[in-house]
Amino acid sequence: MSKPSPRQPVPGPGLVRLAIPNKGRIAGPINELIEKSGLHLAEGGSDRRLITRTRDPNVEILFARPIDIPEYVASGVADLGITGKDMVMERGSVVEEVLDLQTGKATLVVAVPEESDVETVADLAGAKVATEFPAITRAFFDRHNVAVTIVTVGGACEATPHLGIADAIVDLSSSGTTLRTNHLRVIDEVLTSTTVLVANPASLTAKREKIDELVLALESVIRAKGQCYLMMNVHRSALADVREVLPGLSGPTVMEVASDQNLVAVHAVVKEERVYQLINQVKRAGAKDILVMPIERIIR
Ligand SMILES: Nc1ncnc2c1ncn2[C@@H]1O[C@H](COP(=O)(O)OP(=O)(O)OP(=O)(O)O)[C@@H](O)[C@H]1O
Ligand SMILES: O=P(O)(O)OC[C@H]1O[C@H](OP(=O)(O)OP(=O)(O)O)[C@H](O)[C@@H]1O
Ligand SMILES: [Mg+2]
Repeated sequence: MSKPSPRQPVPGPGLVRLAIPNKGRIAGPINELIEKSGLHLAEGGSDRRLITRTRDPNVEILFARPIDIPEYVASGVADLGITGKDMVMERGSVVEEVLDLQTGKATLVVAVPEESDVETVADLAGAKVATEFPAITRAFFDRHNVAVTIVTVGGACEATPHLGIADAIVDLSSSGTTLRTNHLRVIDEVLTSTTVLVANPASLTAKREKIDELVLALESVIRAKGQCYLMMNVHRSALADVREVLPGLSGPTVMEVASDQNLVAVHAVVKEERVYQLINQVKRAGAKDILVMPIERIIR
């Protein structure tokens, strides 16, 4: 195993260092996004790697825990970082949010045991509140002028009320499964979080061109998510009926079919969730030779 070469703490002017989660819930989807954007990580392997090159010699990837990424970006150790908005807020890091990656959606909630007589945040005055997010929790209760004792935990927060460690929790919820399984109910919402791309403010100026290239690549993958490409041949007489059925980004594209003057080719970008219904509708309207293709990226 080659020793990692000694690196300057801050990436030089010609290099953009992007910090992404090495593990945890969003690590998988972010790795997939990076691959689909065409960046492609140079070295495969386990989540023990720390820094790796990409297909672009001017972009390298730094692997880190989601909670550490905001400060890596704020300090300039990384020019860019992908983590949850909740992590950025918990650290209070001075970074610029460049892109919402529309994944990793979760709500930070205040929850109490189902049998608790607590109904509102004000009812928690003098209570103990367990959380992985002490800074956000403190600010929330201060905004409500409610004095609580915050108990900071590293995870698995839902067990604390049943262990007598806390009266309430402030924790992330997305499907709500963990709360229900642990017989907890939500009494208020603190914030909603999604996974975001954040930038070091100085890097955003000094490396604008390279960062814009990266944002364009990531954005094109996000825009293509849930979309697919429909192609079909239609008799001219049926074209009006088929066009009525097809939405498309800016209306379907209609082209001549060289081998048959009576036919036209109709192409459209459609939502994957509509394909089943659309195919039956265009078929009834007279389309044939219908093809459905995945879309990797859409660049406007
Ligand atoms: N249940 C969830 N649903 C959606 N997104 C979530 C959920 N839990 C965490 N996240 C998001 O994933 C990001 C990283 O959280 P995650 O819990 O994966 O990291 P971690 O807590 O450091 O790792 P681990 O959970 O293994 O301790 C957070 O910024 C958060 O916004
Ligand atoms: O609403 P749900 O879909 O059930 O998800 C909520 C759970 O997800 C997070 O846990 P995570 O998996 O990150 O483990 P952790 O608590 O150890 O961070 C969060 O802390 C909740 O426990
Ligand atoms: Mg977690």
